[in-house]
Amino acid sequence: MGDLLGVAVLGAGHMGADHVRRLDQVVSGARVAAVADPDVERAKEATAGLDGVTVHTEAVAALDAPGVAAVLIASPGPAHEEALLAAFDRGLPVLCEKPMVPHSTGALRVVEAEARLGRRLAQIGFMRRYDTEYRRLKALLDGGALGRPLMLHCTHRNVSSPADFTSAMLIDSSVSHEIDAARWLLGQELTAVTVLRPASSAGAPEGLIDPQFVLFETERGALVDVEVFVNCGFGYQVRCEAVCEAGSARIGDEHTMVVTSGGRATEDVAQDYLVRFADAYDREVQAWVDATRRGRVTGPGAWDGYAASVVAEAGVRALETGGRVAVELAPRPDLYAEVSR
Ligand SMILES: NC(=O)c1ccc[n+]([C@@H]2O[C@H](COP(=O)([O-])OP(=O)(O)OC[C@H]3O[C@@H](n4cnc5c(N)ncnc54)[C@H](O)[C@@H]3O)[C@@H](O)[C@H]2O)c1
Ligand SMILES: O[C@H]1[C@H](O)[C@@H](O)[C@H](O)[C@@H](O)[C@H]1O
Repeated sequence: MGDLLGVAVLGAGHMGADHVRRLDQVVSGARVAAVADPDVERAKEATAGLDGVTVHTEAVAALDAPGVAAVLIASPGPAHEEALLAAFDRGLPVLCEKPMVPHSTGALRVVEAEARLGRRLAQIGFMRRYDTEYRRLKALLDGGALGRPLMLHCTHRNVSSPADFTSAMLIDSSVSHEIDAARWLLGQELTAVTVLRPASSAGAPEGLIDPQFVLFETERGALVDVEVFVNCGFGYQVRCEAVCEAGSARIGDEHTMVVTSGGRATEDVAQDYLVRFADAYDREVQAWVDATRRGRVTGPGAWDGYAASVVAEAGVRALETGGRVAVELAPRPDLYAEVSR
């Protein structure tokens, strides 16, 4: 056990429990050293059968537990800032689920704290950067064969949303993935947001504005549109089509077995992110463990988490006001001069 990276997992809900399983059974070079959740039963359930793990109700106690050398934050977004700052205080490398911090002022405090340390410690859980299809699209766009990208058309559908999901969370939780993916795929910052509201679905909980149509402008004149629909009822569907000057490329069409019988062709549609992005999560956490063991931080970082929070906040204001809202980023600290694109 000694040379394995001991990880404290904060939050043992859907994602946290899945990351505990991944660290224990899928990823090499790491072990779960501690798990914290105020709901202690969840922490116990997630760690059942694991050796050498301590269970805590306080996140900070898990950071100080024996054998902890790194932290995976999978608590709800509003708890992330405190956990990130506590990890920084202890010099612990962190993989933090998205959104890094849902509010831009808190996200900036995280960036500033890391900049004061003078070295990167945080990777943010934008796992689409590790998805095979997204990586192929990125390589194609970077290779230049299709020419300059003009537009991204994105679809983000969930079967249903958690009970506490708000209209703002369609943007700052769900669309945060498209915000990061667009910045990464295009290598450009997003500069303005407009949000349109189609009639809400009868399948959406009372009062939830669902679906929404979000339109981003970029610094070099591209447009990114996102249909986000988190109670569609019929499948977990994430698609992206890049339209460029010399061609287009589309990812995210269903790619499972197609069965043709009785004059009909049918295929299964993933029902949630744990299925659609299973490989991406595995590669993301393995890359984090490998880099951490080499004393490095790779992948999307705190600046990317901050930029996503600022853009999402502008999006929420656009949703509330019905207008076009400009994105204003703080000056980028030198630590992030090399953009992780
Ligand atoms: N990358 C992805 O595709 C993806 C998918 C789902 C969720 N997420 C993110 O993962 C995070 C967790 O989401 P979830 O769906 O697992 O939520 P969840 O509600 O299923 O689980 C959250 C857990 O955190 C616990 N918790 C609450 N406050 C805590 C604290 N201060 N410290 C430690 N634990 C605390 C809760 O008791 C709960 O068990 C969120 O940031 C969410 O946006 C990411
Ligand atoms: O927290 C989840 C997660 O980020 C999923 O990847 C996304 O599809 C959902 O919309 C969101 O609620």
